[in-house]
Amino acid sequence: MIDASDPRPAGIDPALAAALGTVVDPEIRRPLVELDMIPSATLDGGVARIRLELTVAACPAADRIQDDVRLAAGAVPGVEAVEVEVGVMDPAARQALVERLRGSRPQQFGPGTLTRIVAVASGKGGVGKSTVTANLAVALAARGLSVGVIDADVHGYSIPALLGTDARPTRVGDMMMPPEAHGVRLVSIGMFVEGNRSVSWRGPMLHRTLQQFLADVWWGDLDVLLIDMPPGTGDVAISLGQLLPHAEVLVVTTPQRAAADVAERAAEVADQTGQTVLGVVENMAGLAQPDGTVLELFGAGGGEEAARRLGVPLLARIPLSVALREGGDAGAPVVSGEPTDPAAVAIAGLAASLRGSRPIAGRSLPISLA
Ligand SMILES: Nc1ncnc2c1ncn2[C@@H]1O[C@H](COP(=O)(O)OP(=O)(O)OP(=O)(O)O)[C@@H](O)[C@H]1O
Repeated sequence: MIDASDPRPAGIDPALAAALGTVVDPEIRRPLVELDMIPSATLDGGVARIRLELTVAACPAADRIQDDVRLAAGAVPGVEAVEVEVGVMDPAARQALVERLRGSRPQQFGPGTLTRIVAVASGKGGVGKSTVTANLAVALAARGLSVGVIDADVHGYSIPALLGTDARPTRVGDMMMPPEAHGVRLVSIGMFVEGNRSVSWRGPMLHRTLQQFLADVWWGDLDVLLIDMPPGTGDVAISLGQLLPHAEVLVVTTPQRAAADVAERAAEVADQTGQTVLGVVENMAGLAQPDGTVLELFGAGGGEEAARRLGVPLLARIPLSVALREGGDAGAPVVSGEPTDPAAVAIAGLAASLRGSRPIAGRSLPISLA
């Protein structure tokens, strides 16, 4: 139990306490001492002896945590050597930690949440919804925001590949720590199926999975949570509307005039569940040619038309871009790999407009792990 008036656990030598207090678990994003991961640290004739208890044996961040502990303790004046004894929490300690984490945020994304929740939707597949979601997430993270992505696109889960990762969440008790790529924390339905199988789950199973992603994944303090929706108006859209009626919806469409009809349908579900449509993003807009002309492969005006019908702003027009497509294929989002590409510029502009249109948390929630 941590005494609020003295944040230093009893087993830690006062000379080491301040330095060790700065070492943060990269997945849980809290200081190790607060998480009871350093039950003891003594200083004996210039030798710092530290007991480090990982949450799970297969902790992917184990080496990094150990290095950070060594570095922090080694920088303390008078410390000549650092010995770290690494162990693993026993099940009771792990469960206590999980309960404290849960207790600190009973409803991560409840109505009073400071996290902006944006579901990225489209009326039909292949309009670039996932590409936009992944790049938007990276662009928001580059602006210093804490960003999470849920890939809820059951049939076309592609966010991990777009962000160049095949890492899976780490389980700590019955909580999951999401992996991070390009500064973005993510979970995907694809992380829970073997190989590259398709998912043929029925509504209730999808609903439970979404519920788990929202409740059992330790997201930390997020400024923005983006949700890559499956195309269309199916079970996931309805579930999400029920689970997160306060979420906002961003509709992605192509420039074809006929696409506006389809985009309108995607927005209808949001309307039925009380969600707000934030705006429209037109993707695959005109491609600038070397001679200065613009090739409008998919026509023009679809985004404006959809925005007009929905009574919301057209937030971005993202041009067709070879770099955007190549970045997606390589798992290297164009917004960080080639930030001057016109598509990257348009997505960065979208990130800036999202940030400005409503105050975003941008601060930690006051939590006590005591
Ligand atoms: N602006 C763009 N310029 C060039 N290619 C693009 C652009 N936007 C997306 N693409 C490409 O179009 C293809 C489809 O994109 P993506 O998978 O993001 O679509 P989606 O709407 O999420 O599809 P689904 O919902 O069916 O999974 C990808 O190959 C992607 O690289």
